[in-house]
Amino acid sequence: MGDFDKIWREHCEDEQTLSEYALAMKNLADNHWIKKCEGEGRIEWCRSVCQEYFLDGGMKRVLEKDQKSATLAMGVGTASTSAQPYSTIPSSISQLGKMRLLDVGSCFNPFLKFDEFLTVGIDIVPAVESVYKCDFLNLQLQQPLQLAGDAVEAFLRQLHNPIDALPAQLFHVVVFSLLLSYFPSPYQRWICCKKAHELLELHGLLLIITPDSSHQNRHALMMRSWRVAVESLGFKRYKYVKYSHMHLIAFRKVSLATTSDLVSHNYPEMLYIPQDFNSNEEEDCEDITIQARSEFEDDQLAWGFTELPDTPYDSDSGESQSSSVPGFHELEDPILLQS
Ligand SMILES: C[S@@+](CC[C@H](N)C(=O)[O-])C[C@H]1O[C@@H](n2cnc3c(N)ncnc32)[C@H](O)[C@@H]1O
Repeated sequence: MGDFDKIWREHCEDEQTLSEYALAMKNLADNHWIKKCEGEGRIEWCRSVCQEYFLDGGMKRVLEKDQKSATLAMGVGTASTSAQPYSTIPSSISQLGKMRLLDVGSCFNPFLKFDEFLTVGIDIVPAVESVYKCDFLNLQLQQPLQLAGDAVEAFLRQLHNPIDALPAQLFHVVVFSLLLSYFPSPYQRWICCKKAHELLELHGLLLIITPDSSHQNRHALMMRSWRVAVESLGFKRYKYVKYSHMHLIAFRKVSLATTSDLVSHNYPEMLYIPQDFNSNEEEDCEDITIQARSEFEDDQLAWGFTELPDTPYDSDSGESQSSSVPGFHELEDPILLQS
């Protein structure tokens, strides 16, 4: 509620609290999560999705599939599908150079250690020196650099702190790891996704990781809603997986322009999170009349307990694995399957 710009400005000016937060976040990742393996798999997941998509032919396969669907939709016979509009797409990293990765809300720069990425980490309050200070919500976008790959790399290696502006279409990958739920308003999440779209090259990847410790299906509608909103910007979902404590989604940029008439469709509102609807919890509790749980609700509750942080953790790399709940797979999820 209220004047978001003002509230956000005040938030960003509260350096003391933000520095404490940054340090706590780094400690959580360095000392707690690493020992208990919680939260750690998200960085490895991003890495493996990029590897598969850019290096192991994933992008090429999916573009060929798009082309086949488009041809079928136009009612043209298979004989005419020999045209190769995507033949200029690099099929491996050797043609690509390094994958240029923008990690928004990077905090402690978790991607810096991987050689295959040219990482630019940005944060309103960096926890380490290698992360640039930048408020992504207020980042200005400039005209794309019309340069060859190695010149773009050189440009990225000499960025100055703080970053206030960046050219469009600069990155192969944009990562929002535990970022979007930081914002109190769906509209701010929307601005971030729109900016990511502009900063990505065509066919680039937006990787979104958002916390949720509940059973996979509990927020399936919310994830469906996120998918519709993000796709409306000119993305297409590429991968989705649920871990014990988070959703991990990869979107690829499929068009240079975003669809028009976005706001009248209420797309920004679709990027909601459960906390958006929290009023005063104590007041809410007073009005709740106790009702008996159904058997299904009992089951869901029981699953919830198996997902509490002390439960032994499954290794989380690879798209077909999900959280500790056995047998879950995207194909079994009727809501996430709809397109
Ligand atoms: C929950 S932490 C996630 C850190 C890290 N990405 C991870 O996965 O562990 C969220 C981070 O986003 C940063 N952040 C929030 N709003 C931001 C903005 N507008 N621009 C850049 N960073 C932001 C916060 O300062 C914080 O470091």
